[in-house]
Amino acid sequence: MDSIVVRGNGPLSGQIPIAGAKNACLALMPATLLSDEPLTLTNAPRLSDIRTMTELLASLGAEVTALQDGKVLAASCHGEINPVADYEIVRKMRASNLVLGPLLARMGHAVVSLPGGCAIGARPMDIHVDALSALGAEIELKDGYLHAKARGGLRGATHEMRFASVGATENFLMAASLAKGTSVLKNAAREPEIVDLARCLRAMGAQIEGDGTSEIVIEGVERLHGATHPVVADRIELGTYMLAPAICGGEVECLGGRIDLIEAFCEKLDAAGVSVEQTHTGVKVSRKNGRIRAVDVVTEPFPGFPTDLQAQMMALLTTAEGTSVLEEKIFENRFMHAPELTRMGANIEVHGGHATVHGVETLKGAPVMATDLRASVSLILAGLAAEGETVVSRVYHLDRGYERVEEKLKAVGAHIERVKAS
Ligand SMILES: CC(=O)N[C@H]1[C@@H](OP(=O)(O)OP(=O)(O)OC[C@H]2O[C@@H](n3ccc(=O)[nH]c3=O)[C@H](O)[C@@H]2O)O[C@H](CO)[C@@H](O)[C@@H]1O
Ligand SMILES: C=C(OP(=O)(O)O)C(=O)O
Repeated sequence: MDSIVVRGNGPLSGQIPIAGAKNACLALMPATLLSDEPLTLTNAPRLSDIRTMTELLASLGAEVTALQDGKVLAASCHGEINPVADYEIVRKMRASNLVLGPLLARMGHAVVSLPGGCAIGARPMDIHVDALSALGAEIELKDGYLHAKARGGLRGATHEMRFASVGATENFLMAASLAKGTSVLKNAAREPEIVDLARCLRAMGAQIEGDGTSEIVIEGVERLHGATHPVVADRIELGTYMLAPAICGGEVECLGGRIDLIEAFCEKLDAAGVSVEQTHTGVKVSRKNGRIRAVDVVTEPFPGFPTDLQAQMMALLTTAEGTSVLEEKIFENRFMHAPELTRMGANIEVHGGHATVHGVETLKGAPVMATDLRASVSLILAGLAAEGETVVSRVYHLDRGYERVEEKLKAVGAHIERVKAS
């Protein structure tokens, strides 16, 4: 297994290009199941999760071809469809559950393995099941698989979710786009990835209004056609790289970044003493004078502070002046980076969903282990702040969500190398 070696760094300077969003692209790719015409996604990120979704779609009968070095995905699904999403592929990635809505809408039936839990928490599907059942699907759990049927096809309906689940909103949007009649989803998720999916579905001929608000109205259509859609910028990759100059000092512009995608995060950076500016080409970040100040953070659905940036923010706060409290409200086990940061000299106490971080003057490099995707990158960021060398092992998690992380950070002056497994 590869590892990443990071050395404590002085100020960074330069530009980092931000890729298309993993979490948007993983919802856009299954939309190809809704049409027999081609769907082309531009600005796709080059990640192992995208290859896993390609493999899953291929197992269902769709074809996804990576063009232009993987930045363009040409997807089509015009032949016979296999409605069974197998455990062996689904278990690799939570987003595999996003084929349920499209398969049901196109085929009238689907058999999709439950994703199972993962390191950061359980991955239940009850909100997805309730939302699709409201559209007339009959769904039962047998042998670890959801067996879904829509006798006579899906019918539009009004449904209110008990929690604004991102994945369930995506499954509902795709299914309701081909249902008969009007659907209204209340307490819908408002994340930018939902807006991006709705834009793509509209380009395919769907009639959707209200995306980006908590009430989405979908007028079902008979069929969807092909389209070309650019994947929205990755707000989590953006936030991650914004933290590099915040930690090391200097000034970095994240090209293609948009503050409106992560306002709650930018407000916390400002309070911590980091300056953030929207330019014509991206987001420019520099560290104001003096030490980073402690801030409290609560993760929440959009437009709140994203759970996917909590680990990276904790890395920044380990060396802040004062005590910060981070509350994780989305996933029950998302503080696995805390003990690893402690190995580097951080002072962190975890009690249930709260982590209290007492800022220390400096961190010290250490061998650490990446336990999940965002935890991995938080350890790299901490390594940039530490004295000496940090070796982050198990970086396969990192490759699920960050393309060419070492190249991007090196280009702004970071001391970082990948050591290939022999
Ligand atoms: C609200 C939120 O921040 N969602 C994040 C979640 O999306 P993802 O779609 O994976 O998760 P959801 O938004 O559905 O779930 C968030 C919460 O709802 C619970 N739940 C979910 C579905 C369900 O049927 N029943 C149920 O109880 C989950 O256990 C979790 O506690 O992970 C993605 C990858 O990290 C992030 O990009 C999303 O921003
Ligand atoms: C947790 C993440 O993804 P997944 O749900 O696929 O593990 C993430 O993107 O931070």
